[in-house]
Amino acid sequence: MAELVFFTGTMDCGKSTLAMQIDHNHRARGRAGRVFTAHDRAGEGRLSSRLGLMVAATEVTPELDFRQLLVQELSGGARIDYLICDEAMFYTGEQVEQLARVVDDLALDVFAFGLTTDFRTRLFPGSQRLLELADRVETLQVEALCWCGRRGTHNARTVGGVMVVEGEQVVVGDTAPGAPVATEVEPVVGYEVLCRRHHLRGITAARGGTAVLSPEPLPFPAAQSR
Ligand SMILES: Nc1ncnc2c1ncn2[C@@H]1O[C@H](COP(=O)(O)OP(=O)(O)O)[C@@H](O)[C@H]1O
Ligand SMILES: Cc1cn([C@H]2C[C@H](O)[C@@H](COP(=O)(O)O)O2)c(=O)[nH]c1=O
Repeated sequence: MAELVFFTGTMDCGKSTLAMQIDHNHRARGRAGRVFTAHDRAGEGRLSSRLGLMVAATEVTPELDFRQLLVQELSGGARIDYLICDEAMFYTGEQVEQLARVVDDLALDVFAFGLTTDFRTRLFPGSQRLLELADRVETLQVEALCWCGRRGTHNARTVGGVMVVEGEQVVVGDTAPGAPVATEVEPVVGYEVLCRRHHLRGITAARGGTAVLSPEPLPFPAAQSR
């Protein structure tokens, strides 16, 4: 039975890597797939991971109709067994509904990958519809960590190194420190994965300090510690 599966987590938890692994494993068993993505950091029509893997992909624009495209391809004689849909949080709610129809009406498996929430801790429209419609939701097992050592659960956006909670929902960027170069006109937009406690307080690594990763020293009296 075909399925709509949503693999989700924070930034930098391995979603794109898993997307390419699933594609590889299905292809290795002779299944035919199509790969889609939207706004990948590597540029249009590419699905890339921080581990260095990259594959060609169809860029999803708001105008793309998944069901229509797949019906066209299948009736033209193409064989398609599954779809890999990366950065699915950027798809419209309607496109996610089309994906559900692709599963139910055309019996293709759809493996979707994306963030759950944006830099304001709000659901992206695509993620919201996937959580509502998916047959299965899988949370990635590799955890990105907050600077304090807790599990990273929320994505923070920084502009010029300072955490912000206002701005456009979609701004392509990376968690790698200082990846893009700032200009005087446009300060660097970056991302950092934080635990809820530090996200809600707006405390990034730059403000909190990475030294806190080591446990607090026990309050031994001076005589005992010698
Ligand atoms: N140099 C490295 N060595 C080992 N693992 C790495 C390295 N760089 C990145 N990774 C792994 O890749 C993950 C990010 O993968 P990626 O598919 O780009 O994530 P996502 O799509 O969720 O943002 C990191 O969580 C880490 O586990
Ligand atoms: C939180 C958040 C992220 N984005 C962008 C930043 C990246 O380009 C992608 C996420 O990619 P990843 O492979 O999961 O690391 O999404 C955004 O536009 N808005 C946000 O709020």
